Amino acid sequence: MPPPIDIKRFEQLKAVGDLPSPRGVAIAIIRLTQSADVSMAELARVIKSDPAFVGRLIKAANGLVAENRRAVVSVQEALMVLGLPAVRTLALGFSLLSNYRKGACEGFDYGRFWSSSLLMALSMQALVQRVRVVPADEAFSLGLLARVGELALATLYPADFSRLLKEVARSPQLRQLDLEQTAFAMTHCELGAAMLIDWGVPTQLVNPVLCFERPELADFAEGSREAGLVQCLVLSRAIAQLCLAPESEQARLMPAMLQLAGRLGLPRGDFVSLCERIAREWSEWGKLLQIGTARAPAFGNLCAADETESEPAASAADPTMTQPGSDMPVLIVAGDASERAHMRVLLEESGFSVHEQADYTQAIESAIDVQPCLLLVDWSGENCGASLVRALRTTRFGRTLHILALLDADDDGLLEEAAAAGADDFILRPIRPAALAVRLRAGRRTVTLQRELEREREELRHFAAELSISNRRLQEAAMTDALTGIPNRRFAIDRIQMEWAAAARHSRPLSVMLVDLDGFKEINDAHGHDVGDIALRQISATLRGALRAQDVICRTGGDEFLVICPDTDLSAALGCAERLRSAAHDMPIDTGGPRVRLTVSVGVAMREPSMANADALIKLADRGAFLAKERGRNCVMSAQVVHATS
Ligand SMILES: Nc1nc2c(ncn2[C@@H]2O[C@H](COP(=O)(O)OP(=O)(O)OP(=O)(O)O)[C@@H](O)[C@H]2O)c(=O)[nH]1
Repeated sequence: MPPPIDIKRFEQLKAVGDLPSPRGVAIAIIRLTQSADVSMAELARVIKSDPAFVGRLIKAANGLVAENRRAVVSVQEALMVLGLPAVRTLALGFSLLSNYRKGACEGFDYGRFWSSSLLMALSMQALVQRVRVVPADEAFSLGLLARVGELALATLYPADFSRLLKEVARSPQLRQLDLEQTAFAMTHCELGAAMLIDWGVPTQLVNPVLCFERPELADFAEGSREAGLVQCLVLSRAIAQLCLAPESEQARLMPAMLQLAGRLGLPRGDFVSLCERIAREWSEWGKLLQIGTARAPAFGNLCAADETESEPAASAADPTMTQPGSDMPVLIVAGDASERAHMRVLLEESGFSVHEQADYTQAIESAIDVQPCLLLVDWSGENCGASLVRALRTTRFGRTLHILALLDADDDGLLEEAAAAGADDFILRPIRPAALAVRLRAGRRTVTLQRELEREREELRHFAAELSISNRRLQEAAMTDALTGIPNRRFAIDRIQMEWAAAARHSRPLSVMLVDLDGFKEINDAHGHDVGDIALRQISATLRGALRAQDVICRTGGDEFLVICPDTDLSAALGCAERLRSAAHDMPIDTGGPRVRLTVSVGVAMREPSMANADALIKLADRGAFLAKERGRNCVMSAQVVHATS
């Protein structure tokens, strides 16, 4: 494996201060997630100070809802679902994205870079949920930052890197990584890996990132997690390239991509729906992050075109048998080497990719690494087939594994033991090729149907998550006034009930204000409804801006607003009301045409223990507003003060 860049050189680059680095709230979030005794409440408070990050964090957490089966709607829930390491790398990734959307490197397409990184993030998240080489929550950020070294080269050496990229574009036979090595004595892969290590990403995750653009240099053990991660990164990059390629190029890129997917054990049908989901999420995320996206490729058609070229004679009689066996790894667990070799030949003839394990105690580990669909286990008297199968059945993937026990013909006791331990079927010694073929066919059909079922389930979970997000949006919309964007009457009714109950329970003061615009009809009549609408929008923004954080303003009528002030007695509420009145009075309204001025009359009321309910409190505030109008408008009145002083 190539070494990461010289640590001294990296420290120098860092010291100059030109390396891309997180800024603002992201730094506080990263620091907090690194501290051992951070409380979730404290972290949530810091996160909430960056509303853009809140939305992204919740969406990232919802990317995992297929596994967690419920939509995430709050920061706290998102923190629980994602965990601190993932929150840290997300803060990092999104901060870089916000701060490095453009830059001085003219030949580097910043928009395309982030669009492609987003595709890699979503592809990694989706692939890892299937292949399980790392937790899915880490995968998104890893994909997002996998090529951050390129951004760093563009930031550090804008002119030289720009020239280099143009050279690669002119002569595609030149390898970008070779040119980088010559020009900067390091590649973007090495620089990116050094940055990830510096940011605290574990080396088991960084090493695959270092190698995935040159997988021939990776020396990870076959079947290891790192090797799997490299494959996922290579496939994610291929998906990103295909999505961003011109339509005329896409068919050319598809076969290699399908081959990569096949190597990861993804059946074509599954892979196509996975790509479609990635493209859907790409477009949603693109809108959220203001990153350009393209129209999704027609994955189904591209895949079908590849099939007609490469597999003209697929079996029409049994659709579950059209999948090549290489999509289905088989693990043979048997002590006898010659028996394993015999089974390997038979299985490979049927197109399966075969893995072997002689040692029963290591078989669980092999099974977790290989994630086979079929397990062939020798069940002779002295081995531990029963404990192996029982242990596998307790794992997530082991529940759907098709297990065949290899038995001696005359031992009914062992046959019963195999069935009781969880074997699905058996094959008797000596193995007859035709009998094994029949068993394999049945096993393959079961596995295919199970996968289809799982895919449908996943789609259902996805739709359920989408539905719950749209429901939440609908709920929010139903509670918001469309013209001014502030809460509406329905919200006001719910909220005042809530505050009324809390005030009664804890014997705390509660006040409300009724704010009514003065002479608003005249503005409509003189300048038209459009100007009236503009005035309404500006005045509600001004009123909202003049309130304290704990107060809530709602538009309850055409030119009428209700302000709910928890924990506020009458004199404090009168003070707030005066602030509102004066803010409205001092604000010239810019309608883009005629300049208009607006004043407000405000009625204030405080809850009294003798009042029957919240309606009585609002009525009293309304009475105050009426008195203010009577008094000549542009003033604050309370029926309770008049009452007390009269
Ligand atoms: N442009 C616009 N006008 C609205 C909207 N909703 C209500 N109105 C108008 O608001 C005006 C309210 O008029 P009035 O209730 O007489 O109140 P006013 O003119 O402010 O008079 P006073 O309250 O007595 O000072 C009416 O002309 C309504 O048509 C709206 O959404 N947009």
